[in-house]
Amino acid sequence: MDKIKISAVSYTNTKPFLYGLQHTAILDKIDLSLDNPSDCAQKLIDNRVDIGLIPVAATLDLPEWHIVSDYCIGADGAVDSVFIFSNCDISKVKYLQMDPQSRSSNYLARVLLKNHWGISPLQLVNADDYSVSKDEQTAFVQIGDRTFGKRDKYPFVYDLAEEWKRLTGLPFTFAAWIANKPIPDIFIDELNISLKYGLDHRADLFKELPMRDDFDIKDYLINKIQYPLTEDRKKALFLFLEYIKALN
Ligand SMILES: C=C(O[C@@H]1C=C(C(=O)O)C=C[C@H]1O)C(=O)O
Repeated sequence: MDKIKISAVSYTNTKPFLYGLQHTAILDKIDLSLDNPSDCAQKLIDNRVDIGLIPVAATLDLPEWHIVSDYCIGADGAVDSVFIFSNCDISKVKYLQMDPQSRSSNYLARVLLKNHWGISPLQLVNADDYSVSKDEQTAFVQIGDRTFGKRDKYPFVYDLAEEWKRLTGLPFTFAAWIANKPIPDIFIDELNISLKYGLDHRADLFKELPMRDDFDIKDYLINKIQYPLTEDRKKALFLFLEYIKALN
């Protein structure tokens, strides 16, 4: 059988999943690449992979998609790695720079701007001065490891999963294991077992993962990132897609 091609997120939040994939027999059956979330999505859209841990917002660009796992990258309230960093209060932001590595959180920011804060700053994509603009009223969306330790560096910091919970009362799903074609059940079962193995062995993962003084990686991978794709998180996923479709 041909190997199943998989693209997974290259951030720390995916390390428990990788630990599972790399320490179980599924490893011989897959061709695994690690990419930033936007590239994971593009590879699945271009059919360069069969399965991706992709930003859920990107499902809107797929003619066919199937959720192939009981696990995801989610949160329930603050996630601690998806922010708008700003020098002024959100109500005064004039320009919002989007994160080139994100798809879900850029859309989540847009959904919140419209439905939660009721503001419409100009959205900047691929800004030359992304994340380093000195302009007082230019803020930026940022996700993943690049946000670690930045929380205290800006006067106004908004955790987007926390704001989503304020808006909807729901948890949030950033990324899910999605296939662009039907995948045999037997492989899906093996994938779930493998991912669960990684989650169950987070204590072993921590022994090989570099820790940081400015960010609590253990708390992040045990409490902040919520991995099970629960009914509530599925509900949030589909509600989020509806909010995206209603933008503009
Ligand atoms: C919580 C996170 O979730 C992520 C956010 C994503 C996005 O915004 O498109 C995609 C994948 C996840 O890695 C994070 O990266 O910090």
